[in-house]
Order: sequence, then C-alpha cells, then structure tokens
Amino acid sequence: MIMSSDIGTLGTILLSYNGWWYAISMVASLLLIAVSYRGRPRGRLPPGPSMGLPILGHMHLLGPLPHKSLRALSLKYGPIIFLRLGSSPPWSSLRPLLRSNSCMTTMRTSPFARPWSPLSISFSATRLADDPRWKAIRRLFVQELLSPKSLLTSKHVRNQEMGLLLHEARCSAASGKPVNIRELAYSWTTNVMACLLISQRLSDAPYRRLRAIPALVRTSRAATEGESSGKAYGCALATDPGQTTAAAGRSRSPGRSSLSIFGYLRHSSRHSDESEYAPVKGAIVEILLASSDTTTATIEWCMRELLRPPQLKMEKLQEEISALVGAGKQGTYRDCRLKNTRLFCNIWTIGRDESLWEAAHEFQPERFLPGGHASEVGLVGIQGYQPLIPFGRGRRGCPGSNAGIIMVSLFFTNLVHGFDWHSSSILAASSPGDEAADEGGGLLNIPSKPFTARPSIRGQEHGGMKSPQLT
Ligand code: HEM
Repeated sequence: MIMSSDIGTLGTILLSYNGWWYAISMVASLLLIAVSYRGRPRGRLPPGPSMGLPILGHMHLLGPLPHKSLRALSLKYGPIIFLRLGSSPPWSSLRPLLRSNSCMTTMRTSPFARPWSPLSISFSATRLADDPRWKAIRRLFVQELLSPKSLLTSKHVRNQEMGLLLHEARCSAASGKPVNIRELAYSWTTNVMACLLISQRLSDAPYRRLRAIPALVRTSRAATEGESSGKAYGCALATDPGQTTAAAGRSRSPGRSSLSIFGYLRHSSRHSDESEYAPVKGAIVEILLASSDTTTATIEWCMRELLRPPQLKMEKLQEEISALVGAGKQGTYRDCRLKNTRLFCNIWTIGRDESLWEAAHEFQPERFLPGGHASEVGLVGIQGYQPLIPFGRGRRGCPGSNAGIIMVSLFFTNLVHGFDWHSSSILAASSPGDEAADEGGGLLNIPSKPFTARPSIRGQEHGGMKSPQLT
C-alpha cells in the first residue's frame, strides 16, 4: 500500500528528477546555440533565412536537390545569400566574386573524408585545404598528367581506347543490342585514366571487379551523402598494393608518365609496409573519381539531349562533324569581410539565369557558335566575368579541364560520326528542359535512371559508310 507520505516522497523525487531533466535540457540547448554561433562572422552580412536550427543550421533547407533549393532561396533573398550549413563555419552563396575572394573559395573542410581509410586524406588534392601539400599534389597532377604537353604524349592511350570503344559499338550494331550509355561513357573514361595511371585497363584482371560500373557510380555518388566513395576502387587496389605501384613503375614509356607522381607520393609517405602505399592508392583513386564521374555525367546528359526525339540536334552535329572530316579537319558585397566563410557558387542557377541566357532552359549548344548569342562566352579561363563555369574557377578550379574536354569531344566525335542512335522510350517520355524528372541529385547530379540506345552503323543502308577513328 502506498502511504501519502510515500506519494510526497515520490513526488519530490519526480520533481527533482524533472528539475534535473530541465536543467540538463537547458544547458544542452544553450550549448547547442553556442555551438551554432561558433564562427559566426560579425559585421554586415548578406541576406538569408533566419538563424536556423541548432547544429544543423540551414542544412534542412537544402533538400535532395540542393542546387534547386539554393535557387529558390536566391529568388527570395537575392543573388548573394548567407547560409550556415552545420556547425562548421558558414557558407554564403555568391556569384560574381570568385576572383576577389579567392581565399574563401579555396577553403575546404572534409567531414566525410575519414571513412576513406586506408586512402590517405593527407594526399588528396580535392580535400586538402589551401596548404603547401595541396599545392604540391596539384602541381604534380598537372605537370605529370594533365598539362597540354602530357596530354599530347598520352594521345596514343586515348586512341587505343577509342578503337576498343568503337569496336564495342560496332558489335552492338551488328547484334542489334542496345548499349547502356552510362556504362559506355564510364568504361571509356575509367579505362583511359587507369591506363595512364597504372598501365592497366580496369576491365582487365585483376581489376575486373571494377567492371561493376553501375554499382561503382552509385558508390561514388554516395560520397555526397557521406559514405566512402573510395571504397569501391580502394578495395580493389588494396588487394595488391605492390602490383599497383609496380604498374606505376612500369609506366616509364611515353605517355605513361605517372611514375614520378607515385614515386613522389610513396617516398614522401612516412609510413611503412601496407600503409606505405596508402597515398599511392589515394592519389590513383582520387584521379579516377575526379575524372570518371564528371566526364561520364557530362557525356550522359549531352547524349540524353542529343537522342531526344526527333533528334534534330543529333542530325546537325553529325552533319557538322562530317563536314569537318570531309574538309580534312580534326575533328555588392565586395567590401563585406566574411571571415571563416566559404563561398559556394551555384553554377546550375547561373547556367539557367534568364537574364544571362536566351532560352535558358533549353539545350542549345549552337548558342556558343559564331553568330550565336553566347558566342563570346568561353569555356575555361578566368578573364572577366563569364557565366559558364563547368570547371569551377580560380585556384581551386578543375586541373583536368583540358583532359575532360578532350575526352568528351573524342567520345562524341567518334560515336556520333560513326553511328546513328535509336533512343529508348525513356527519352521520348520526358520533354526538353524537364530535368526535374531526370535528375539524380548528389554532387554530380547524374541522371536518375541510366538509359540505353541502339547504335547502327551510319549510312549502312547505302552500302556502309567508312567511319574512320577521329583523333
Ligand atoms: C568534363 C569533365 C570534368 C568536369 C565537368 C569537371 C569539373 C570539376 C569541377 C567543377 C571541380 C571543382 C572546382 C572547384 O571546387 O571550384 C573540379 C575539381 C577537380 N577536378 Fe575536374 N572536371 C572534369 C574532369 C576532370 C578530369 C579528367 C580530371 C583529372 C584527370 C579532373 C580532376 C579534378 C581534380 C583533381 C579536382 C580538384 C581540384 C582541387 O580541389 O584543387 N577533373 N572538376
């Protein structure tokens, strides 16, 4: 039986328990608010949504397609927005200030880099902050692999891979079997880069398991959601680090100039045994990831637009390439001091800004040709304000832009010149500019569903057209 005195004691206990509970909650809330305000810059700030949630800040406003959410925010608050993403230093979405604030754009934090182990973040060009190590690695990548001279020397590797790709497309044309465009583009980019880096095709043993291309794309896209994007490549390379390095060592032949990168990385690592190779593997994985996903996404989106019925753009491109081949050619917050702030530039929105582009939402590559309304707009370089920013800008811009342009151009020149493509129903169903239905989200925003297309050799009905490999 419970006596009234017991109830009193129980009440006191509960009260004191509740009191403790309230006190703990209060302290926790104050701590959260304090953490949220940590690093908040003082002074005049660009407009933006109100304070945001503790810890999360404004993260919850980004949603599954952050580029679109940011656009909606910029329609509400103006072209420059102040946002706080997580408890790390705040970001602001700024457009034309890339050059005057280069230190802000070169900052990096790597919240999801840790699970990359055994791949070493200490040798990552993409994830290191703006420090001497980052500079040294970037310089090595550029000098040894991505400079115009190195790209010229490695031409034979691309030609060889393009030959194999054309062979694959001819086999599909002969058998009438559709080709998965993402797989085709992915095997092209990864095989070229792997041949340059480790003198191995990824479809050759012992790297055969890397052939699981769709799974790889998924895994690497998952990086943006916080998973380890290096896992898929890393586990394969980790099987035999000696072999990886030996392959890098064999690459003394012209065009396979990766030895000095990996020699440098290996010798500058203080670790021994297995972990000695971590930087080597990390660098290989990094270049494979940075080059393959981006180039594949570019090819896949372009191919998607070209194949969309009634394929008028495809016909125009084919005519243009044929003509070239026939002619024997080859193919206002400037003063605002935002310490600890990172600039985040929504290039998706800039690329669709109706005040900058005519028919901003349409796939119109001809706008960049002489006579087109955007003929003055360049693809790379930091001269003046350019509204086309596919490779980023400034010191942190893409060091592989030349390689990317070559890989994408070679793919289209050869596969569009040599083949007609019969698209699948998925493209007929979606209308031009209707990207919302297609976008997969994430950092790269690869189309949500891969699609297939059936190639047929061009002009075959007229006895077959000679389709030389274009280099
Ligand atoms: C069409 C293909 C490509 C596109 C659209 C592309 C785009 C980009 C973009 C937007 C960035 C970020 C720039 C920034 O943060 O401001 C970047 C960085 C980077 N890209 Fe590319 N890229 C492509 C191809 C390549 C290739 C082929 C390679 C290497 C072989 C490469 C290596 C890198 C590296 C290492 C970085 C990090 C640079 C740093 O943080 O210092 N990319 N790329």
